[in-house]
Amino acid sequence: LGEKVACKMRKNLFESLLRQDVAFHDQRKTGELIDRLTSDVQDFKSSFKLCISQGIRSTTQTIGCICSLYSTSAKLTLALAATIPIIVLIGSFVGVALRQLSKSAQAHAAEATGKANEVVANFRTVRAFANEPLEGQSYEVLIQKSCKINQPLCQSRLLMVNLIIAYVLYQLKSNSLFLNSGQLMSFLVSAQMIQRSLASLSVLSGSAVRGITAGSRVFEYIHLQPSILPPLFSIPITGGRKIPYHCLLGHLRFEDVHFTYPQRPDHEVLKGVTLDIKPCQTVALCGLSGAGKSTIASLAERFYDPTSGNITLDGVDITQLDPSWLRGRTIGYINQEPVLFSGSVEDNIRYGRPDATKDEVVSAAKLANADSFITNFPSGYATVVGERGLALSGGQKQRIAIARALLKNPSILILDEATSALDAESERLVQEALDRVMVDRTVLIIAHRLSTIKNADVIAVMKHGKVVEVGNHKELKKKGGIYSELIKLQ
Ligand SMILES: Nc1ncnc2c1ncn2[C@@H]1O[C@H](COP(=O)(O)OP(=O)(O)OP(=O)(O)O)[C@@H](O)[C@H]1O
Repeated sequence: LGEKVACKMRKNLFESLLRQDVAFHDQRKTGELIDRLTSDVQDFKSSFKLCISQGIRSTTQTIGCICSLYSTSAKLTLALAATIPIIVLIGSFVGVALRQLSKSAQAHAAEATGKANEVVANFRTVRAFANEPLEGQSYEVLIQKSCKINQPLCQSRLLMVNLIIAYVLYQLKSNSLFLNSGQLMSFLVSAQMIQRSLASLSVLSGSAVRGITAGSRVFEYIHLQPSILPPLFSIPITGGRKIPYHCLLGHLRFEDVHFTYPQRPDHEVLKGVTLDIKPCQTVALCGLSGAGKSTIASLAERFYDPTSGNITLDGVDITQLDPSWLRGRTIGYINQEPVLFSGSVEDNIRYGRPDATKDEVVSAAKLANADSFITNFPSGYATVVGERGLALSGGQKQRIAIARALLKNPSILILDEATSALDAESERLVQEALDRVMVDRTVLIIAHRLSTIKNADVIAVMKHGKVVEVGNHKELKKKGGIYSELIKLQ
């Protein structure tokens, strides 16, 4: 039962995490979420199993021995029983305090796991800055905090056990005069049995406290509905209209869009952006760092909803559209640091459309300039990509990501600085692939390097959350505004 419960909890929690909004994941550390999925479920399971198995044994033993005590000496047993409510009362007060302590210890342990996760995941950066001692120290500070809280927790559990032993011994000692030696022996054995059972129950209560707190941390997220956030930020994963493929033009329009990230409510990132991206047009966004370019891409993908204003696709507000259709079928998103999953190259490309055939995977790879290097690997498409794609070069990863995005044949392509992290040769190969796939699609390019967007149909220049200049390369250059200044700078 314990295993089944844990399995179900893990499944439900994982599904709930996948259901949450992007804003929810922005606000929490990966390690903390993984901690709930692993050690909290494990704690809950262990204590659940222990409470059931040992709990049943100790309870039946206690009940049996109480009957035995009663048959030996009813008087003495009643005297013993009279003091029990006091113990229960004290126990429940102590229990509340223990639960609070345990909760705070677990929160600190989760924080430490979050830290460890961050450091291990970004090990190269830590090594590159020679910050191993620093990270070691800050991890130690966090685990010390949890250790300091856990110590009194264990001590108080021990104290409870000792109190119970003392109580039983005291009762026996003060009442022994009423019994003959045989009865006393029998009473002692039964009482000792009760004492042991009660002691194990009190140890069990510590474990139950841990289990309940761990369980409450898990259930907190299982029952968390995206709708508990302000309605503005809760975005369902599925459900809504779909535009039939043959009617879809790919006309994306932003109308007076204002946006503030939920976790930074005092900082308005977009301040009335209006942008028209006509079907099959290539529109480039450029501007200073932090102007809000990537935020526009996130809004088009509907990772967040605008605070005010509308985003429409072929005239339909995207809040009316099925988000999974929008992300899964209509928009292909390629960013600067594509994430690949562990598995084969083929699995990674097929991630774009799990029902694609091998031929479709290969043609997407060909279109993305990836087929030649993949077939050069000894295992070809079955080559296993290391965790986070570390076994591949930046340019190779990028081309696999392009193939993955192309597999769904998206009508709209968003390229968020797709070539900016590459060297000249890789950039040429990736750019060649992109030029090929941009044909007959609506494309939104976000670029730092202006040389990559010279040929765009429309260039929109952003500054402090607003579109301040719109035109093509020639027009903007002639205008002598921010764009021409940026060109001079580069
Ligand atoms: N997830 C987030 N939560 C809170 N604030 C964010 C988040 N992402 C971006 N921001 C803030 O929003 C603003 C715009 O960021 P954005 O990434 O859209 O700019 P950008 O123009 O794409 O910059 P860059 O060219 O450097 O990538 C910045 O001030 C940034 O700090």
